[in-house]
Amino acid sequence: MTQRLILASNNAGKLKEFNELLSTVGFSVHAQGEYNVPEAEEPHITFVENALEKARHAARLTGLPALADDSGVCVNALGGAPGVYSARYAGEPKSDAANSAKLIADLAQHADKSAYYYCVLVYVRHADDPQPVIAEGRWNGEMIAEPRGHGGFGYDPHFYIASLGKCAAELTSDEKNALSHRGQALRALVEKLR
Ligand SMILES: O=c1nc[nH]c2c1ncn2[C@H]1C[C@H](O)[C@@H](COP(=O)(O)OP(=O)(O)OP(=O)(O)O)O1
Ligand SMILES: [Mg+2]
Repeated sequence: MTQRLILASNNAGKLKEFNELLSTVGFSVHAQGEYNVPEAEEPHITFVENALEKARHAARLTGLPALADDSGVCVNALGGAPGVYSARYAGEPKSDAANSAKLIADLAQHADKSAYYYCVLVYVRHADDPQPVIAEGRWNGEMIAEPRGHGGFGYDPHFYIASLGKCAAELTSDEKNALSHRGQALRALVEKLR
């Protein structure tokens, strides 16, 4: 039986990746926007708390199981910034281009460009689920000033993986999903749901 699942996100890039990643595991996935669920508040200082907030919000408004993703890029020379604030690093309205430009400017004076993407996924069976299923993933790279590639979303044109000689935005979807913080987290989550 396929289980209907709400993706508690409004981010088109994430939704595309989840559809690719979940297509094989027996879930029929629906973005919260299909149910007119508005964006949830993300008031917390940790990824996991924000993801739980988003998952419960979507489950409450739809009456269905929900999966939320809270993720971001953490730059070592900046003490882990922008981190949970990655989506609104350059303020409102949220803009990938403005966020990337601010991050590259903030890093200009730092020699250490190392960074990692981090993703927490939270799955709740219903809004008040006392046992949320939680998984995480991490993907190491470095920030480069000159954008490369047109795939992915967010900071991907500036997120360089030295071992591949490419930015995340230069990878195919399959290549990115095989390596990414989100792909790792989702595979771990699916194992826990088995
Ligand atoms: O694979 C990725 N490739 C590039 N950038 C990425 C990735 N994964 C997260 N990111 C960045 C985008 C955004 O600046 C922030 C997520 O913020 P986050 O609040 O989790 O998502 P969001 O507000 O865009 O959508 P929503 O909360 O509705 O899921 O990290
Ligand atoms: Mg968000």
